[in-house]
Amino acid sequence: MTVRPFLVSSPGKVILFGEHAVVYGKSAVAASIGLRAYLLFQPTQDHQVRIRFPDILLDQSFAQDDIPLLPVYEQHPSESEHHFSHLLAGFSDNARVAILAFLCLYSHIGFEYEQAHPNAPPKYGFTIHIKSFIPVGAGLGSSAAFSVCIATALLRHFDHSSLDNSSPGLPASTLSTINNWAFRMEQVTHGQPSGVDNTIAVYGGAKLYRKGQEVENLEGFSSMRFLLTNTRVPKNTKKMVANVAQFRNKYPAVVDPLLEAINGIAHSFKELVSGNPSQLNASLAELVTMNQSLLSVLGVSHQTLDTLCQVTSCQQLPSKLTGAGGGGCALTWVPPSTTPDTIAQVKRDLKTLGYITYDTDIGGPGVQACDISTDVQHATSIFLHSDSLCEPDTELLERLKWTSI
Ligand SMILES: Nc1ncnc2c1ncn2[C@@H]1O[C@H](COP(=O)(O)OP(=O)(O)OP(=O)(O)O)[C@@H](O)[C@H]1O
Ligand SMILES: C[C@@](O)(CCO)CC(=O)[O-]
Ligand SMILES: [Mg+2]
Repeated sequence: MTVRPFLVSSPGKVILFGEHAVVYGKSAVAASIGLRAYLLFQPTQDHQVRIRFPDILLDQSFAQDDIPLLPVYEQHPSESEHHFSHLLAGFSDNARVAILAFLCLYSHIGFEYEQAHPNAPPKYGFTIHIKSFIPVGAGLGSSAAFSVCIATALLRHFDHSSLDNSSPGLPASTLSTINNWAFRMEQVTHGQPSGVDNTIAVYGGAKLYRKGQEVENLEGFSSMRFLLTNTRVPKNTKKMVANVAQFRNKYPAVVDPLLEAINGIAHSFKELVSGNPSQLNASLAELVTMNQSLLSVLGVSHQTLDTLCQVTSCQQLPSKLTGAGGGGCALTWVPPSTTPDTIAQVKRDLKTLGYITYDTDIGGPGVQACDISTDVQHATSIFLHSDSLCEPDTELLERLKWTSI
């Protein structure tokens, strides 16, 4: 079977309510954003596996024979790092985490492929390029979109023909398989992920998510407007999640009621968003402010996030951190009555602090994947190496026949 190059795309996410509490089985409200990660898969005739991740300055090749094919997920990925230590030496933390997450998935899916096809000829080599418009490590689900793109590509590479399609949509059974594998990759990056980030990166839309429960679609978001702001303070989700776990172990009688209160905020929102819009607008500022205060007590805010909340509240716009906190991004709700001058003033105030604001829609599509005809391969390669951290050039995406992204 001649494998053609293909492109995968997956969205970032915002958590409106429930981050950290969702790790402990509470509900979270999360939605996809218009900032997306893109993966170009190019088959090669050699037996090299090349990963090109320009966003973290990584361009690395491995001989296929150097990557052990093992059921690594029979243990927690953090216990399987030793299988790949010969391939991980000398990389920065960002790169090492990304490479380990990739290698664990390649190893396990490759192992399953070999078990199912004992007499198959060796797989061809490939190059994977990933270019993301989701700021890395900023709380917008960059790791989840990265994981979903790679899981989709490796499933396609190891002969899951259900991904052979000419339209960006993917069958429901495939989405579920992608989500399961992406969650495994998130275990490497987050340590103890809840699964909300990869679920949004796969399915898109706006969801009420609770570990182990049916995901509930939430409507009523199209009229809501948010401002996303990046404090540009680097943070590490795995560390933030571990800090909360330590705090909870130390003060269970304090932290558990806080997590339950955050759960109550998520459910209060869910009731309001499916009801009367004026009631929602009257309560949203209170819900956002309460959730931020509870996250602050959990120790996952940051001075820059607190400053951001003060700046926007001066204009009656409530904000809260989104994602793991400790830096990264915040979400500001913009009530319908807000004037363009007020929004412009808030953006100027935030820019003065050195923060970056993004105007992006929420609730868009999840992962998309389809073959591309080779005549746009060059254009794709240019696109993947573009430097701007902004929405991709729509004309170029048009040429990639990806206007639906
Ligand atoms: N475009 C990318 N290229 C390569 N690796 C990436 C990319 N985006 C994310 N990653 C991987 O994900 C890691 C960042 O994940 P992390 O969970 O800490 O941040 P986040 O997902 O942006 O925030 P949050 O989980 O709070 O939403 C990076 O260190 C890197 O390993
Ligand atoms: C902090 C957290 O709740 C959200 C990170 O985006 C971690 C997780 O749910 O995996
Ligand atoms: Mg992440």
